[in-house]
This record gives sequence, structure tokens and C-alpha cells, in this order.
Amino acid sequence: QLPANNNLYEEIGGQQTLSKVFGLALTRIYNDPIIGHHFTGVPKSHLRKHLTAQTCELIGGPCVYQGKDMVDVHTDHNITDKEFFILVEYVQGAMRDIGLTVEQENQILQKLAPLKGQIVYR
Ligand code: HEM
Repeated sequence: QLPANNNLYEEIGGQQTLSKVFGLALTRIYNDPIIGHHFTGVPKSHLRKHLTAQTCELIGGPCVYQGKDMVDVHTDHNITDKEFFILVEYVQGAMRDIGLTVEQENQILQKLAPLKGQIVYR
């Protein structure tokens, strides 16, 4: 682990908070009638771990994402723009429900948004 150095990461309560956010978001995502089917056979704990580390790293926390390449894991799913936004809304809703401020929410979403090009189907 690298030393922590980021205000946003510290401010929200670090990995513990991120893990709660993704735990809640993934429960909802796995049950969603439109996007839930993509996750059949994918252990929730696996995604939770990787999403937490990836987001921690993106907001300057002391984590190194050790999951697979974003294009490689998503390409076979032919994910649409609409599906992407459905998932992001669950992440946003979970941040709200866990108690992050709208400003913290937006700062985190701004870091996730640029990944869209690697996730949606072209
Ligand atoms: C900001 C949006 C997203 C982020 C940050 C993200 C991130 C990730 C990460 C970190 C993994 C784990 C990689 C690994 O296994 O090493 C993953 C896997 C996966 N993602 Fe996403 N993802 C996003 C959007 C989506 C969307 C919109 C869908 C589908 C509707 C989706 C479907 C999947 C599936 C099905 C897997 C598992 C693939 C497999 O293990 O074969 N993702 N994603």
C-alpha cells in the first residue's frame, strides 16, 4: 500500500465507505431488470473488491487497481450507453444513501465518467 494523500478519499471515509457504497449499489444492480442479466455468474464480492480499489485509486487513495483491463472485461457484453447510465445512477444513489454530499458524489462521478469509452460497445 502506498501512503494516503488525498482529501476526497480521506474526507469520505476511505475504502470502508467505498466498499459500503459498492456493496449497496451492486445489490441493486444485480436485481435490475435491464442490466442485471449481465452479471449472471459474476460473484458480487469480486466486483465489489475491484470497483472499490479502482475508485479508491481514481480519487487519489492508497490503492492500486489489480483487476483486468476495462475493455477486455466489458467488450463481450455489448454494453449500451443507456445501460452504462443505469449503472452509474445506482452508484450515485448508493453514495447518496450512504451519506456522501452531492459535491463528493459529483467529484467521484467525474472520475468514473471517462471510463465510459472503454466500457460501452462501439
Ligand atoms: C463506471 C462504470 C463501470 C466501472 C467503473 C466498471 C468496472 C468494472 C470492474 C473494475 C470490473 C472487474 C474487472 C475484473 O474482473 O478484473 C468489471 C467487470 C464487469 N463489468 Fe463493469 N464497470 C462499469 C460499468 C459496467 C456496466 C454498465 C456493465 C453492464 C451493464 C458492466 C458489466 C460488467 C460485467 C458483467 C463484469 C464482469 C465480467 C467478467 O468477469 O467476465 N460494467 N467492471
